Amino acid sequence: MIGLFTAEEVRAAEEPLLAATPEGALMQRAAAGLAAVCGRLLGPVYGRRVALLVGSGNNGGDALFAGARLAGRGARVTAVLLTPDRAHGAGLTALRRSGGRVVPARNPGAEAVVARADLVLDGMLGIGGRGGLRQDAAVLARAAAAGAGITVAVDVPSGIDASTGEVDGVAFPAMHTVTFGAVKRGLVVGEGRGHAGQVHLVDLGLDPHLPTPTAWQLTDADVAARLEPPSAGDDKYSQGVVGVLAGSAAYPGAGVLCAGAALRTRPGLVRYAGGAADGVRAAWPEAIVTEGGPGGAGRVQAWVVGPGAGTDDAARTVLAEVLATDVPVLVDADALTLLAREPDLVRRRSAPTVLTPHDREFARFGTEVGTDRIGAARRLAADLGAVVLLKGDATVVADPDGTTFVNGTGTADLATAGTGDVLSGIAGAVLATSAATGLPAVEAAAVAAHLHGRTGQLAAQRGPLVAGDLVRRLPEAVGRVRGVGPAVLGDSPA
Ligand SMILES: NC(=O)C1=CN([C@@H]2O[C@H](COP(=O)(O)OP(=O)(O)OC[C@H]3O[C@@H](n4cnc5c(N)ncnc54)[C@H](O)[C@@H]3O)[C@@H](O)[C@H]2O)[C@@H](O)CC1
Ligand SMILES: Nc1ncnc2c1ncn2[C@@H]1O[C@H](COP(=O)(O)OP(=O)(O)O)[C@@H](O)[C@H]1O
Ligand SMILES: [K+]
Repeated sequence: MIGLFTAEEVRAAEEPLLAATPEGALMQRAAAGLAAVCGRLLGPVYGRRVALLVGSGNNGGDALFAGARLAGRGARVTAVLLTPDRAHGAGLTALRRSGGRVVPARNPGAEAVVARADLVLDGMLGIGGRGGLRQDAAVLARAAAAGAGITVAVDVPSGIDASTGEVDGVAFPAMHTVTFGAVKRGLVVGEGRGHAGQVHLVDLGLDPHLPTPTAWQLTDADVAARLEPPSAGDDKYSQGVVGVLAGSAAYPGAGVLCAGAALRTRPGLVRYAGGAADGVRAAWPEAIVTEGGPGGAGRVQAWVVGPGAGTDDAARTVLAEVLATDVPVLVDADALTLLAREPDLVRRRSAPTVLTPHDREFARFGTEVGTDRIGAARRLAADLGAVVLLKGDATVVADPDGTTFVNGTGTADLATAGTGDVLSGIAGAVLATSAATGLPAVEAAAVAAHLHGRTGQLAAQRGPLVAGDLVRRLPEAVGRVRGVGPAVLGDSPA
């Protein structure tokens, strides 16, 4: 698991490390790692044009020292200084000694330096940045975006909040971010995620000083370890039976997608009860289908309730009935709308509950998501005593105890109707196994989000996707995450 940290946590960890290392040594480590990544991105370094955007703090110092290293390898490096009288002195000296040039940002030619560069290194603001970019910095960020060069952020893209990912106005659009010591949360969540590009972590020796993370990102290997394949002793019941309460005469597709996703994730046994019984029977002969409510469906180890299920009295009765049981329940879509009217239904539960709202469904519980998505998910989770999986570009999964996962997989191609129903089916299947495996509900939900995102990436390789494509590609995604078949997702599927 990759730990995710706030700027404050990183600052506090840096203090003892700075005290224990010779002056300037950490910045040299950072700059060496930064220059190495830039060198790899450039290919041949000799003769290439590099523009450094340099602010007044240590972030600018990192850029200047890295620029000096690239100039030493023959790159044509120009530093654009936002505040020439406050730029890092030793860094400036090093750059000049290596043959680098310096221009103030207010010089008329500064924007052209950025526009012509093969690589633009953003050292304007690091974790010391506060609020949005000022005008002069915003102009340079826009010039970098408009230019053809590779954009690389030093530690964090300038203009993003390193802890929340909030962007107030303009921020540097990085294709790559070389971050130091620890992954800052703002690189993987909120608008920051979209500005950070690919994140490269440079080890500064900070780990012993960092606190135990409260926010994490799962890797494929972490997910594989939580998705054990069946073994010789298993039967169709032993890893958990999923009950799907989704779909209606008006929206049969939600039931078909949800039940299909549950089956395709872990095909032990799926029970279906609801208004789309005929459709589910036709699509999934493997499912055990009943027309009535959950009471007549038989025993399950987790329920999924809500997708396409409607918000009438009958749907409310079904929701109340499953929430009154002592098995894990995943509440999605229409059932979230109902639950927002009666949140006490979930507060009283003894077994885990997972809620999977998108932003509009989240707002029905009383407050908007806002710009701090981790904070928002944690607040609702603590309030309701339920795991909250807040969907989006970077899905956030928060436990009532504050443990949080930020999903690292997925693609904007998932922004299509029905993909949420698929996520619910996947999560229901993983949740049902948790009784046997002891997997905490928050991890089950995070595993589901990861797998859903990977499946989306896989399906999107062939062009625009619809939700049914996800169901079809799920077994392959599970196989790949477990390391069966090509290990690299970028490979074209066999
Ligand atoms: N502390 C350490 O141990 C290390 C820090 N490193 C670098 O140091 C960075 C943090 O450095 P600093 O604390 O000097 O802070 P920054 O370089 O992030 O920026 C702080 C400076 O920017 C100004 N500023 C803040 N918000 C602004 C805004 N919106 N517009 C314009 N100016 C603004 C502040 O007045 C201050 O002068 C890290 O992100 C990393 O890049 C690395 O060198 C590795 C070692
Ligand atoms: N821009 C995006 N980038 C990545 N994932 C997205 C994006 N938009 C939506 N998603 C994902 O697609 C799914 C959509 O779910 P939802 O809004 O409930 O759709 P539906 O109700 O139609 O099934 C969620 O898993 C969400 O995280
Ligand atoms: K930066």
